Amino acid sequence: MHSPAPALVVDALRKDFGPVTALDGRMVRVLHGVSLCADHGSVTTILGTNGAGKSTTLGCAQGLLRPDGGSVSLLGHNPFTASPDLRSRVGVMLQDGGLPPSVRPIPLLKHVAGMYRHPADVDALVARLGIDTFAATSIRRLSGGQKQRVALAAALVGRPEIVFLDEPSAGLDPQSRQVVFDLISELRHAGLAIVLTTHLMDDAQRLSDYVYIIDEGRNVAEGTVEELTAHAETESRVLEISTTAELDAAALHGSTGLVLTRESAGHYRVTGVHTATHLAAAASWLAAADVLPTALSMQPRSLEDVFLDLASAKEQPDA
Ligand SMILES: Nc1ncnc2c1ncn2[C@@H]1O[C@H](COP(=O)(O)OP(=O)(O)OP(=O)(O)O)[C@@H](O)[C@H]1O
Repeated sequence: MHSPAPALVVDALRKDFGPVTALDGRMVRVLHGVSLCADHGSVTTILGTNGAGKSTTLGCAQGLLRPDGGSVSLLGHNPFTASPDLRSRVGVMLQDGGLPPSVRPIPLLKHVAGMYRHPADVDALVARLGIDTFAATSIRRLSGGQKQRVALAAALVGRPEIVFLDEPSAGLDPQSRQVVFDLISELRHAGLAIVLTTHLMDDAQRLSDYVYIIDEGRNVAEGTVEELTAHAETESRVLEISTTAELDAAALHGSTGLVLTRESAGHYRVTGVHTATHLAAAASWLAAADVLPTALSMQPRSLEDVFLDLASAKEQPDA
């Protein structure tokens, strides 16, 4: 049985960089008290825009960066001062792979496996991730998606208790993406703590047990996907209309009160708290305008909607 204590606890983490020449030699604070917790047997996702502080948080969590305040407990230890033994219990998959360019994937993975006391079966991992199909090619010549798969295998070959995955499905074709998702799900069931960073809302929505959204180095929202996508007092839903006709947003608003946004050519959406009455009103308005939509649907909010709401609330703080 794995330990009930969290695999990772980050508490009120602060990190400053600098001195920055462009800021007259001042230090710049990029983490202003980030906190998060990752359990064994769970996928914990850190979501945030570019520059939000995800990599800096992970750098501190992995012991690569020294925090300027707050604390990190990784498998019960301070990763910055822990003995190298801790490293063997932690898997890290970096965004740019960090793999040596001139070697071929299987010798590389066997070499990495040799550094661990109880490594995974390299041949099984290679077959599972389809690495055998490009085994004769050196890392330098692999495609982005192939490098991703080797980087994932390298992160898992030591059979870690916690693994950090930075954008694990970036650059993968749909089939490889599914293989990676299935593997993550199996590892989670086997008790591994999985910490994921991603910009891809679909991935986060599909994989995560718990999500932390950070912005400008601060926690701005957290919860399970269900908690984040549910509305506090009532079900919030997104009404989507697809049609080849040009819709008149002002006319729809005038007769139904619904605020229509044109997402892209032929695709419109109405966000907010909606009921069956709103759906009926939209359908009646379309009928009166003699528009037969190719799609008319109402769905729960997605993580992406939550993310966009947070961004627009930041732009209009008094709204
Ligand atoms: N060594 C450094 N010196 C100065 N500023 C830094 C340094 N490293 C990171 N930063 C700044 O800290 C902020 C957070 O960067 P970080 O890489 O953690 O963001 P991120 O959320 O991982 O972004 P991305 O999604 O683009 O990878 C950014 O504004 C970045 O420019």
